[in-house]
Amino acid sequence: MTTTLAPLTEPWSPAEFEARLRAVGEGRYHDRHTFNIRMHQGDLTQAEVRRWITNRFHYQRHIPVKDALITAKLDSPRLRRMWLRRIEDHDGRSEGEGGIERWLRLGEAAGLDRRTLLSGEAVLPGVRLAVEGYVNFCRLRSPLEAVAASLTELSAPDLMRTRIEAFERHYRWIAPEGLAYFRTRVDQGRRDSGEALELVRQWARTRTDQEKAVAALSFKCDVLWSLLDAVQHADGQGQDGSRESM
Ligand SMILES: O=C(O)c1cc(C(=O)O)c2c(n1)C(=O)C(=O)c1cc(C(=O)O)[nH]c1-2
Repeated sequence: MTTTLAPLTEPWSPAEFEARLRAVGEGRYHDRHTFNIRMHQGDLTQAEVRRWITNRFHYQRHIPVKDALITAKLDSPRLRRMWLRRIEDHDGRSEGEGGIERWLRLGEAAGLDRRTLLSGEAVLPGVRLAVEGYVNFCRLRSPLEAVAASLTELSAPDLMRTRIEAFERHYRWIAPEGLAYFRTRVDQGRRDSGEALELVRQWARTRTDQEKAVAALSFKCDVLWSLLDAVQHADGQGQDGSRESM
Protein backbone atom coordinates (compact mmCIF):
# COMPACT_ATOMS: atom_id res chain seq x y z
CA MET A 1 0.00 0.00 0.00
CA THR A 2 1.37 3.42 -0.87
CA THR A 3 0.50 6.52 1.01
CA THR A 4 1.20 10.00 -0.19
CA LEU A 5 2.25 12.35 2.53
CA ALA A 6 0.42 15.64 2.23
CA PRO A 7 2.38 18.66 3.48
CA LEU A 8 1.44 19.46 7.06
CA THR A 9 -0.13 22.69 6.01
CA GLU A 10 -1.33 23.39 2.49
CA PRO A 11 -0.29 26.68 0.92
CA TRP A 12 -2.95 29.36 0.68
CA SER A 13 -4.37 29.83 -2.81
CA PRO A 14 -2.81 32.78 -4.71
CA ALA A 15 -5.97 34.80 -4.09
CA GLU A 16 -6.03 34.08 -0.37
CA PHE A 17 -2.30 34.81 -0.03
CA GLU A 18 -2.73 38.17 -1.72
CA ALA A 19 -5.79 38.94 0.41
CA ARG A 20 -3.79 38.21 3.57
CA LEU A 21 -0.95 40.48 2.45
CA ARG A 22 -3.40 43.27 1.64
CA ALA A 23 -5.17 42.78 4.98
CA VAL A 24 -1.90 43.48 6.84
CA GLY A 25 -1.54 46.71 4.88
CA GLU A 26 -5.13 47.70 5.52
CA GLY A 27 -5.06 46.94 9.23
CA ARG A 28 -1.61 48.10 10.29
CA TYR A 29 -0.39 50.68 7.78
CA HIS A 30 0.74 54.02 9.20
CA ASP A 31 -2.08 55.93 7.51
CA ARG A 32 -4.00 55.04 10.71
CA HIS A 33 -1.37 56.49 13.01
CA THR A 34 -2.54 59.53 15.02
CA PHE A 35 0.28 61.63 13.61
CA ASN A 36 -0.84 61.00 10.03
CA ILE A 37 -4.50 61.54 10.96
CA ARG A 38 -3.59 64.87 12.57
CA MET A 39 -1.50 65.76 9.52
CA HIS A 40 -4.42 65.12 7.18
CA GLN A 41 -6.84 67.10 9.35
CA GLY A 42 -4.52 70.09 9.29
CA ASP A 43 -3.80 69.88 13.02
CA LEU A 44 0.01 69.83 12.95
CA THR A 45 1.97 72.89 13.99
CA GLN A 46 4.72 74.17 11.72
CA ALA A 47 7.27 72.77 14.15
CA GLU A 48 5.66 69.32 13.96
CA VAL A 49 5.62 69.34 10.14
CA ARG A 50 9.31 70.32 10.13
CA ARG A 51 10.11 67.65 12.68
CA TRP A 52 8.41 65.04 10.49
CA ILE A 53 10.24 66.20 7.34
CA THR A 54 13.58 66.12 9.17
CA ASN A 55 13.06 62.65 10.60
CA ARG A 56 11.51 61.16 7.49
CA PHE A 57 14.57 62.30 5.58
CA HIS A 58 16.52 59.77 7.61
CA TYR A 59 14.20 57.05 6.27
CA GLN A 60 14.37 58.35 2.69
CA ARG A 61 18.15 58.43 2.54
CA HIS A 62 18.34 54.80 3.72
CA ILE A 63 15.86 53.43 1.15
CA PRO A 64 18.50 53.16 -1.63
CA VAL A 65 20.90 51.58 0.89
CA LYS A 66 18.45 48.79 1.69
CA ASP A 67 17.64 48.47 -2.03
CA ALA A 68 21.35 47.97 -2.75
CA LEU A 69 21.40 45.18 -0.15
CA ILE A 70 18.38 43.57 -1.81
CA THR A 71 19.91 43.95 -5.30
CA ALA A 72 22.98 42.02 -4.13
CA LYS A 73 20.73 39.06 -3.24
CA LEU A 74 18.99 38.83 -6.63
CA ASP A 75 20.32 36.19 -8.95
CA SER A 76 19.38 37.34 -12.43
CA PRO A 77 20.23 40.40 -14.56
CA ARG A 78 16.51 41.04 -15.13
CA LEU A 79 15.76 41.20 -11.42
CA ARG A 80 18.84 43.28 -10.61
CA ARG A 81 17.92 45.77 -13.36
CA MET A 82 14.44 46.00 -11.90
CA TRP A 83 15.80 46.75 -8.43
CA LEU A 84 18.56 49.09 -9.64
CA ARG A 85 15.85 51.34 -11.04
CA ARG A 86 14.59 51.87 -7.48
CA ILE A 87 18.03 53.08 -6.45
CA GLU A 88 18.05 55.47 -9.40
CA ASP A 89 14.59 56.75 -8.46
CA HIS A 90 15.99 57.92 -5.13
CA ASP A 91 19.58 58.81 -5.97
CA GLY A 92 18.95 60.12 -9.52
CA ARG A 93 21.29 59.55 -12.44
CA SER A 94 23.26 62.68 -11.69
CA GLU A 95 23.68 65.37 -9.07
CA GLY A 96 20.54 67.40 -8.40
CA GLU A 97 18.09 64.65 -9.47
CA GLY A 98 16.08 61.94 -7.75
CA GLY A 99 13.86 61.46 -4.73
CA ILE A 100 16.42 62.37 -2.09
CA GLU A 101 17.01 65.70 -3.82
CA ARG A 102 13.24 66.24 -4.06
CA TRP A 103 12.92 65.56 -0.32
CA LEU A 104 15.67 68.14 0.39
CA ARG A 105 13.64 70.63 -1.69
CA LEU A 106 10.55 69.76 0.35
CA GLY A 107 12.60 70.64 3.43
CA GLU A 108 13.68 73.95 1.89
CA ALA A 109 10.07 74.77 0.94
CA ALA A 110 9.21 74.22 4.62
CA GLY A 111 12.03 76.50 5.79
CA LEU A 112 14.61 73.83 6.62
CA ASP A 113 18.17 74.29 5.55
CA ARG A 114 19.45 71.35 3.49
CA ARG A 115 22.68 71.32 5.49
CA THR A 116 20.65 70.68 8.64
CA LEU A 117 18.86 67.76 6.97
CA LEU A 118 22.08 66.34 5.57
CA SER A 119 23.85 66.60 8.93
CA GLY A 120 21.32 64.19 10.46
CA GLU A 121 21.87 65.86 13.83
CA ALA A 122 18.19 66.38 14.61
CA VAL A 123 17.15 62.77 13.96
CA LEU A 124 15.36 61.26 16.96
CA PRO A 125 16.76 58.10 18.62
CA GLY A 126 13.57 56.09 17.95
CA VAL A 127 13.71 57.01 14.26
CA ARG A 128 17.35 55.91 14.01
CA LEU A 129 16.43 52.55 15.54
CA ALA A 130 13.39 52.02 13.30
CA VAL A 131 15.35 52.79 10.13
CA GLU A 132 18.30 50.66 11.20
CA GLY A 133 15.87 47.85 11.95
CA TYR A 134 14.54 48.00 8.40
CA VAL A 135 17.98 48.19 6.75
CA ASN A 136 19.25 45.26 8.83
CA PHE A 137 16.13 43.24 8.10
CA CYS A 138 16.87 43.59 4.38
CA ARG A 139 20.55 42.84 4.99
CA LEU A 140 19.94 39.64 6.94
CA ARG A 141 16.73 38.08 5.68
CA SER A 142 15.90 36.17 2.50
CA PRO A 143 15.12 37.99 -0.77
CA LEU A 144 11.48 36.91 -0.31
CA GLU A 145 11.22 38.59 3.10
CA ALA A 146 13.13 41.71 2.04
CA VAL A 147 10.94 42.19 -1.03
CA ALA A 148 7.75 41.39 0.92
CA ALA A 149 8.68 44.09 3.46
CA SER A 150 8.52 46.67 0.66
CA LEU A 151 4.84 45.79 0.07
CA THR A 152 3.71 48.56 2.42
CA GLU A 153 3.97 50.46 -0.84
CA LEU A 154 0.72 48.82 -1.92
CA SER A 155 -0.96 51.33 0.40
CA ALA A 156 1.43 54.25 -0.17
CA PRO A 157 -0.03 55.78 -3.39
CA ASP A 158 -3.45 56.41 -1.74
CA LEU A 159 -1.74 57.91 1.29
CA MET A 160 0.40 60.09 -0.97
CA ARG A 161 -2.70 61.50 -2.70
CA THR A 162 -4.37 62.24 0.66
CA ARG A 163 -1.17 63.93 1.84
CA ILE A 164 -0.88 66.14 -1.27
CA GLU A 165 -4.49 67.33 -0.77
CA ALA A 166 -3.87 67.94 2.94
CA PHE A 167 -0.72 69.96 2.29
CA GLU A 168 -2.43 72.02 -0.43
CA ARG A 169 -5.35 72.78 1.87
CA HIS A 170 -3.86 73.11 5.34
CA TYR A 171 -0.16 73.83 5.03
CA ARG A 172 -0.07 76.61 2.44
CA TRP A 173 3.05 78.06 4.03
CA ILE A 174 4.91 75.28 2.19
CA ALA A 175 5.51 76.32 -1.43
CA PRO A 176 3.69 73.95 -3.86
CA GLU A 177 6.94 73.03 -5.68
CA GLY A 178 7.97 71.39 -2.43
CA LEU A 179 5.35 68.69 -2.97
CA ALA A 180 7.08 67.28 -6.08
CA TYR A 181 8.41 64.34 -4.05
CA PHE A 182 4.90 63.10 -3.23
CA ARG A 183 3.57 63.65 -6.75
CA THR A 184 6.38 61.55 -8.23
CA ARG A 185 5.90 58.76 -5.67
CA VAL A 186 2.25 58.09 -6.63
CA ASP A 187 3.22 56.39 -9.91
CA GLN A 188 6.57 55.05 -8.70
CA GLY A 189 4.93 53.45 -5.65
CA ARG A 190 2.22 51.83 -7.75
CA ARG A 191 4.75 50.38 -10.18
CA ASP A 192 7.16 49.24 -7.44
CA SER A 193 4.48 47.54 -5.38
CA GLY A 194 3.03 45.81 -8.47
CA GLU A 195 6.44 44.36 -9.34
CA ALA A 196 7.19 43.34 -5.75
CA LEU A 197 3.81 41.66 -5.34
CA GLU A 198 4.39 39.61 -8.50
CA LEU A 199 7.79 38.41 -7.17
CA VAL A 200 6.42 37.55 -3.75
CA ARG A 201 3.56 35.57 -5.30
CA GLN A 202 6.02 33.63 -7.50
CA TRP A 203 8.54 32.95 -4.74
CA ALA A 204 6.27 32.02 -1.84
CA ARG A 205 5.14 28.56 -2.89
CA THR A 206 4.88 26.89 0.50
CA ARG A 207 2.72 27.87 3.43
CA THR A 208 5.87 28.51 5.49
CA ASP A 209 7.18 30.99 2.92
CA GLN A 210 3.78 32.63 2.58
CA GLU A 211 3.67 33.13 6.35
CA LYS A 212 7.20 34.54 6.30
CA ALA A 213 6.12 37.07 3.66
CA VAL A 214 3.10 38.14 5.72
CA ALA A 215 5.30 38.46 8.83
CA ALA A 216 7.86 40.56 6.90
CA LEU A 217 5.14 42.96 5.80
CA SER A 218 3.85 43.14 9.33
CA PHE A 219 7.36 43.95 10.59
CA LYS A 220 7.63 46.76 8.05
CA CYS A 221 4.32 48.22 9.25
CA ASP A 222 5.88 48.26 12.73
CA VAL A 223 8.92 50.14 11.38
CA LEU A 224 6.76 52.89 9.89
CA TRP A 225 4.54 52.99 12.98
CA SER A 226 7.51 53.28 15.37
CA LEU A 227 8.96 56.07 13.29
CA LEU A 228 5.77 58.10 13.70
CA ASP A 229 5.53 57.20 17.42
CA ALA A 230 8.96 58.76 17.89
CA VAL A 231 8.02 61.88 15.92
CA GLN A 232 4.67 62.21 17.70
CA HIS A 233 6.11 61.92 21.20
CA ALA A 234 9.19 64.09 20.76
CA ASP A 235 7.97 66.55 23.39
CA GLY A 236 10.58 68.75 24.99
CA GLN A 237 12.71 68.58 21.87
CA GLY A 238 13.72 71.46 19.67
CA GLN A 239 11.58 72.97 16.93
CA ASP A 240 12.51 70.44 14.28
CA GLY A 241 13.38 67.62 16.61
CA SER A 242 16.80 68.77 17.72
CA ARG A 243 17.53 68.22 21.40
CA GLU A 244 17.57 71.53 23.22
CA SER A 245 19.82 70.42 26.03
CA MET A 246 21.64 67.23 26.77
O1 LIG B 1 5.43 58.59 2.86
C1 LIG B 1 5.06 57.44 3.06
O2 LIG B 1 4.08 57.18 3.74
C2 LIG B 1 5.85 56.38 2.44
C3 LIG B 1 5.66 55.05 2.79
C4 LIG B 1 6.47 54.08 2.23
C5 LIG B 1 6.16 52.71 2.61
O3 LIG B 1 4.96 52.41 2.71
O4 LIG B 1 7.03 51.91 2.84
C6 LIG B 1 7.49 54.46 1.35
C7 LIG B 1 7.57 55.83 1.02
N1 LIG B 1 6.78 56.75 1.56
C8 LIG B 1 8.52 56.29 0.08
O5 LIG B 1 8.54 57.49 -0.22
C9 LIG B 1 9.44 55.40 -0.51
O6 LIG B 1 10.25 55.79 -1.31
C10 LIG B 1 9.40 54.05 -0.11
C11 LIG B 1 10.21 52.98 -0.44
C12 LIG B 1 9.75 51.94 0.31
C13 LIG B 1 10.30 50.59 0.42
O7 LIG B 1 10.05 49.95 1.42
O8 LIG B 1 11.02 50.17 -0.50
N2 LIG B 1 8.69 52.33 1.03
C14 LIG B 1 8.45 53.61 0.79
